[in-house]
Amino acid sequence: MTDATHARPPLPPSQHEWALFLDFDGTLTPLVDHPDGVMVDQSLRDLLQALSERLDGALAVVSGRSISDLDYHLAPLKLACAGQHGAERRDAAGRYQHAMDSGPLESVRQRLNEFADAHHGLMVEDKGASLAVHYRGAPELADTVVRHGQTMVDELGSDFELHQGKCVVEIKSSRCHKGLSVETFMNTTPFSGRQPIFVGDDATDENGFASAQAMGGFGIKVGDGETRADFRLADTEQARQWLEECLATLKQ
Ligand SMILES: O=P(O)(O)OC[C@H]1O[C@H](O[C@H]2O[C@H](CO)[C@@H](O)[C@H](O)[C@H]2O)[C@H](O)[C@@H](O)[C@@H]1O
Repeated sequence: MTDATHARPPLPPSQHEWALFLDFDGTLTPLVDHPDGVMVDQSLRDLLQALSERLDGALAVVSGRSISDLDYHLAPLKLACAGQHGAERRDAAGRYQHAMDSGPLESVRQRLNEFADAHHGLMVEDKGASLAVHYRGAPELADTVVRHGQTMVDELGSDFELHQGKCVVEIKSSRCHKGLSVETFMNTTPFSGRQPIFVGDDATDENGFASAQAMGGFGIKVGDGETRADFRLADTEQARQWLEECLATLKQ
């Protein structure tokens, strides 16, 4: 990993060249105490819709959240998206694909909830094909949550892995990640033939940056921290400004 340049990312050269892949939490919306507490204002919906239209649909949200949760926050917008780090996907034509069998998680689901109930400040987000334990309400429990999560992942076997995000530990499929989602989108219309640009803030976005780079595009890191991305935007506000500038350029 290198320290991303602090240069501002470029703007799209024309309507037909870029495919935009956008992370949600920490990129499009600032981080807040509870996953349900994120606020998506109408101007963000309008911006995403207009960008998607200008790019002929070559814009996807690539998130750790479930697609139903993304739809809830972005309603009535229904963008192309990959949810649960790529365990599910909806293409630009609206076709839904569920890549993962959530069955094996049954063996740990209840025990993970009991573990969270027993510790003040912990909360389980059950996304179906992945389980997240949030500890933003009890940061001192980070190590305990990681250890507990790892024990469960060891039980589940190599089809699952532990992902450590921002005040969250997730049990997710080891067979999907954001980079693979980008590759899958890039093999489909209207993404194929374009240059992939991935914008994200978290460790899970590094795979997205890597795939974008491998396919001739680049990554944009939002916020601090080591990264393999090529450019950096300081925070969600700067990310929003840059997206607005992209739209203005595409309208010219
Ligand atoms: O890939 P992303 O779109 O960045 O999603 C990553 C996780 O985001 C959510 O959790 C994070 O945001 C919450 C709201 O700001 C915050 O309370 C939490 O501490 C963060 O970890 C989401 O709840 C997870 O499911 C996503 O995997």
